[in-house]
Amino acid sequence: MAVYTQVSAEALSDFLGKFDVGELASAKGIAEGVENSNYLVDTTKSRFILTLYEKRVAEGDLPYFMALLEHLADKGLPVPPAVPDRDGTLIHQLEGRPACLIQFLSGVSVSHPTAAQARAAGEALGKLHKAAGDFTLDRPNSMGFDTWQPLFERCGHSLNEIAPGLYDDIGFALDGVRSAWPGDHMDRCAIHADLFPDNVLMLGNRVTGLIDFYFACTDIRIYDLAITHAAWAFDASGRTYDAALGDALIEGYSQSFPLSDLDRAEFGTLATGACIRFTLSRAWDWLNTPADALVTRKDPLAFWRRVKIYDNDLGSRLKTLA
Ligand SMILES: Nc1ncnc2c1ncn2[C@@H]1O[C@H](COP(=O)(O)OP(=O)(O)O)[C@@H](O)[C@H]1O
Ligand SMILES: N[C@@H](CCOP(=O)(O)O)C(=O)O
Repeated sequence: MAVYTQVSAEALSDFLGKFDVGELASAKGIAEGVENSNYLVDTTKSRFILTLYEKRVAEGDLPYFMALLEHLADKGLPVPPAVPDRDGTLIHQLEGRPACLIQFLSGVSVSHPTAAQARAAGEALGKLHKAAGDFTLDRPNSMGFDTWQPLFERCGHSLNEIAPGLYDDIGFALDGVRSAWPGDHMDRCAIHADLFPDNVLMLGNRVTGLIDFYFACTDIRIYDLAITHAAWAFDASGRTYDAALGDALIEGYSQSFPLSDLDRAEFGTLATGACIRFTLSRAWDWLNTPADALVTRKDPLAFWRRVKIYDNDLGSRLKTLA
């Protein structure tokens, strides 16, 4: 469930009055998502998503996200820009929270993607990176490589409550990834950084929406492909890798943005890093969210298990993956 902040009909009507979007017809809270409060809003003219930004999205980052969405939408990418009010303002306050009225995109996110859908997602990601090439704003990755060690230390030995030995194993894997992590020689640009299947809207095999840009940042371009690969090409438990899906995703990406030898050589390290990043963020949430909270905690081990596929040598040295 993701409606943390309730919006009254009166407050919503007043809010919509600032825009040239017609009158409020209906509004429903959207259950999917974990970060923000989202409503599906119908007016007498059109359909929108109303997002109220909760604690995890820093208000100061919103201008970056909105500028990136506008930049990509202007280049024809299927992303949802914020709708300006009559004064041109994109970022508002509603019920005490920063809020944006966002263009609604049709499509559904697929729970069990096919290879054709993975190919389309890869192709869309490549186009996103091409279009981001001349985007000039910067945002450091708030979940980037240099944040993993501090997050690991904040989780501390409680990691062993998730799986006995996990603290030592993640520490070991982090040391390995740190010494292998590619430096400044790799291409960097604005990346999505969270392009999981639930953030891609599709109709059949066609991508109709790339959404949820609230981790977008400047980072290594192929790291974004590695995140997307790790998110799309495994079963939910992270135990089974589907090579057809993984290959299709990379083929689709290469059609939009060919991979260099360097990209291919560094892919394994970047993907192992992606697994550690999501293991750690999920572990932190797991350890700090009550089991009976309304938000469903995501399994950290599902990402940890993926490490074996990207670095078999490392995987074979980890007790928790034996
Ligand atoms: N622009 C959009 N068009 C259509 N549906 C959207 C749009 N933005 C969000 N949604 C719907 O809202 C859900 C939650 O949005 P998301 O941005 O993923 O939330 P969160 O940031 O809280 O994870 C999505 O799964 C999707 O169903
Ligand atoms: N994709 C991340 C969690 C971020 O959630 P989202 O709903 O904002 O995509 C994960 O699966 O750990």
